[in-house]
Amino acid sequence: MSPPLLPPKPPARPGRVSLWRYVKLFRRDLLSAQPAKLYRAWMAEFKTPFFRSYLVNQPELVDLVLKRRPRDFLKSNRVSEGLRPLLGNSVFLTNGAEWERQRRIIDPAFEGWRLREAYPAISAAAEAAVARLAPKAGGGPVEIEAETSFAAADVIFRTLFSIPIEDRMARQVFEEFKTYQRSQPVVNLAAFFSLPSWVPRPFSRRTRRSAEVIRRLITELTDKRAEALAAGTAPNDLATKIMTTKDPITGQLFSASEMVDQVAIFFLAGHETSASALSWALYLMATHPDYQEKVAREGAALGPQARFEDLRALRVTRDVFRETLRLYPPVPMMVREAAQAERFRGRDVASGSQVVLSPWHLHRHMRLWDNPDGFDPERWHSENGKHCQRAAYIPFSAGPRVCTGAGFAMLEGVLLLARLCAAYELTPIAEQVPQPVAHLTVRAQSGIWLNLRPRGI
Ligand code: HEM
Repeated sequence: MSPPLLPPKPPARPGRVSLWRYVKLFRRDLLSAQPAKLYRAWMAEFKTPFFRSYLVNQPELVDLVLKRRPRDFLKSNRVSEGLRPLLGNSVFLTNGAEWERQRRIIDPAFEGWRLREAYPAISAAAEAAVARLAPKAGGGPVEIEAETSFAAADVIFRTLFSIPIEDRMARQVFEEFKTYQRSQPVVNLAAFFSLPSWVPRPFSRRTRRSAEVIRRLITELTDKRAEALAAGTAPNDLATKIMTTKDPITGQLFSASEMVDQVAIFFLAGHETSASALSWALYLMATHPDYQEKVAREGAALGPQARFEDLRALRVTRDVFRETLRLYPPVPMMVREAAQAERFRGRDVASGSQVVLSPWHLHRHMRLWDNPDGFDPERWHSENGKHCQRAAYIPFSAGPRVCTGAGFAMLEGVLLLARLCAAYELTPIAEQVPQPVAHLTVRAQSGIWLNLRPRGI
């Protein structure tokens, strides 16, 4: 059996459904709960007896919410409820002046020249990922999401704290995060469309306990780093940079507990998303051997000891990774709350309404993209592709609240993809077509299974 012609897409829900059915579908999977019309609508209204939400798919409206008037569309607090025990007051959850202050301290750590400094650690993690797969290659199907999660966690620990994932503390944090996610879908899906408070929300003592363990471990790491900074022995990594950067306006550093909040979000936002993107990219390579060959060649030419400047040569790999983020945006939807009454496309949007931005639907919009569901890395060089990249491509969000790690993630994803393809030939398993589902990020319902064979180029 050959792989499907189009990359897998979740089935849309059949027509109109009752609220109860919607809630049930929604809790199972955010994507398949939505109707097919969202792939061609400019805007959709979700009406129930309790609330109204609006999904906006028109580029001008997305631009308005994210870029032109972001202060009138703050991050919806209801969505983040489930994250608070873990993330406290991290930059992912705050709004207004508090958020602005945090970004003033965090953003400098992710500037371009900082990425160059982080590159050796990312490259070491890429080579470690290649080596880790060696005993599994040729030995039957490998579940690739588990591998990419481990690799992305390794990248984060090496760049933040200069420790590999094999380190006892790093490993513990990684394992406990998995427990946290099993005990609590990290994004509170029930709140996504502002469901009423009586809709049951999965939130348990186990979740709280798990969050406490993670925060205790992170506190140990940041305390140790504070001591090293005081002793003048701290390595020059992201944690050091963030702990020593003063807010240019107030001159203040992050407090110790704020630093724990920020480390928790870097770990969560940085490793879940990158792992999701890389696993889908590897699946797409397995199902598109022509592109896999090109990416493998670029990765082999780069070699294990490449310099930061050499990454420029990964042209096809970058197009492939960008196309993966279009088809499988790791963060499928984002929610904002209208601070005042609005009028969108001739419809009244009441103050307090939830405004949903959906990279998932926008990136596959039938009225915007040529061949919206097809895998076509060449599209980025076409007129339509260039236009859509500007108008309808937001895997990292956009505007002032854009992902702080966007440049970092592109560097990491492209490098790991190229080096893994250079080392292993990937083939799909016919009976195991992965079904995308969205929880915190877009993952495959039963994992992504691939065969790997050492390539020997
Ligand atoms: C392929 C990988 C990644 C994707 C697709 C991605 C996507 C996103 C998106 C869409 C948001 C906005 C969420 C919202 O507004 O609701 C976001 C925010 C964020 N991301 Fe990423 N991200 C990735 C990797 C990373 C990495 C590697 C880091 C850090 C090391 C990171 C750190 C953050 C932080 C701190 C925020 C919050 C920014 C704010 O609210 O001001 N992300 N990311």
